[in-house]
Amino acid sequence: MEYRPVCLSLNALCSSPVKKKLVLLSIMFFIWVYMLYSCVGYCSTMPTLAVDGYRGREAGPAVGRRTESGGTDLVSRLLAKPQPWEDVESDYEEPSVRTGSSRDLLNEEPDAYRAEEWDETRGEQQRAPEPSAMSSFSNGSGSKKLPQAIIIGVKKGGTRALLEFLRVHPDIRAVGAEPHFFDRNYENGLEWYRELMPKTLEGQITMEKTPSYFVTREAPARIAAMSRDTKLIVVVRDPVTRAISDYTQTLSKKPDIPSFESLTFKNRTTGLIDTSWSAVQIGIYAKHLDNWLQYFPMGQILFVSGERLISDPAGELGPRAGLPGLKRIITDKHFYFNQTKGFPCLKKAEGSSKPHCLGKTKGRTHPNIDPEVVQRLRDFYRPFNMKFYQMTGHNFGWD
Ligand SMILES: Nc1ncnc2c1ncn2[C@@H]1O[C@H](COP(=O)(O)OS(=O)(=O)O)[C@@H](OP(=O)(O)O)[C@H]1O
Repeated sequence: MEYRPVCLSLNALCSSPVKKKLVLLSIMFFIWVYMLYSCVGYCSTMPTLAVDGYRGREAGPAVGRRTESGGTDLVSRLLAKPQPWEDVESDYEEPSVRTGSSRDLLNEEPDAYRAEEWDETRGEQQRAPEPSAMSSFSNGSGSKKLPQAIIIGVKKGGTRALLEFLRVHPDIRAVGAEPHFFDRNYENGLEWYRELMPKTLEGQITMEKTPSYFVTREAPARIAAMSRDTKLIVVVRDPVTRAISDYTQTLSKKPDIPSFESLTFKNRTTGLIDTSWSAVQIGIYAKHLDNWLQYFPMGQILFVSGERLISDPAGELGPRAGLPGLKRIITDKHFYFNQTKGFPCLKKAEGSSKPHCLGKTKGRTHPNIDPEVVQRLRDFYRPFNMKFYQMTGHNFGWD
């Protein structure tokens, strides 16, 4: 009975053709409004390519951007670039320096991640690593594993060159940027760390490099807690040249810093070396190594000579680079000496058919240092070097 008046009024309305059309139009309008209304609620809960695509463009090259539900959204995955060749130059304040009584005048720049281009044309600014959508999405089969081998140091030793050379090996997969997990990002947890890694197949080795681990007091215990079987690799270089290289890096960013000579000494007249200056402290290898030996046997630490990595890269990576289960694949035929760069370069880098040298922040020209100061540093390091040779059973020939 209740709908009768409606029918009646409809009947009345339908009596003229114009009115008929009006009624039809209003009905269609109401249906359209109703459909629109229902769709708003539904559409807001549904992932749309159009909305995300726009956001993706707006946000720029988001790599592995996370959705609210914790997953990585499709557009971020599609936009994400493969891990590039760039390096994050180790321009950090060493944790041991921060927590100890050390002085680090030069590295006060907080978390100054710097892009380091292997191929200079591909250099890109980059901040702390984020789990890459690409590494989990388009890298094909396999699974992400925690690293079985880590290049733990030393800063300015040649760690980037070593990692890029090792990456040529088909059974080595490595994360490009420095994760800084065991020093700065430990609270993120092992799953965060694993997410950073590339996918590997059975028999392949996952690697990363973060040179600050070598001088981070907590790093050995933390890595041992992850796995006592982790293979540790240390690229060592004459500590005097290393200190000058470290200083050169900082000088390139802060041209106003005091001279190397004045920073080296606590008191130039007495000749007392300032061991609290990180550039000096990092080179006391024997002291840092002691810390690692509390958690790892010597046999698990592999030492690579930074000097030989330049003069004979294939030789240094060859018989001595005893990564378990790896066939000897990287040989002289992978390298050529680039006269302009003054360093060995790869004939073909990983994932490329073109020759590649490390970027311009590797192999900088060092400033001339007063030879007397250099000699004082040599004298200072000699006993520590001797101890280091003894501990490692290898004379690196720095004296
Ligand atoms: N093939 C090749 N090409 C360029 N550079 C090479 C190479 N092999 C070793 N090296 C030396 O690597 C030094 C930089 O060391 P790192 O990569 O460990 O630096 S960092 O700690 O990651 O910033 C860098 O130090 P500087 O010469 O003082 O710039 C180089 O001497």
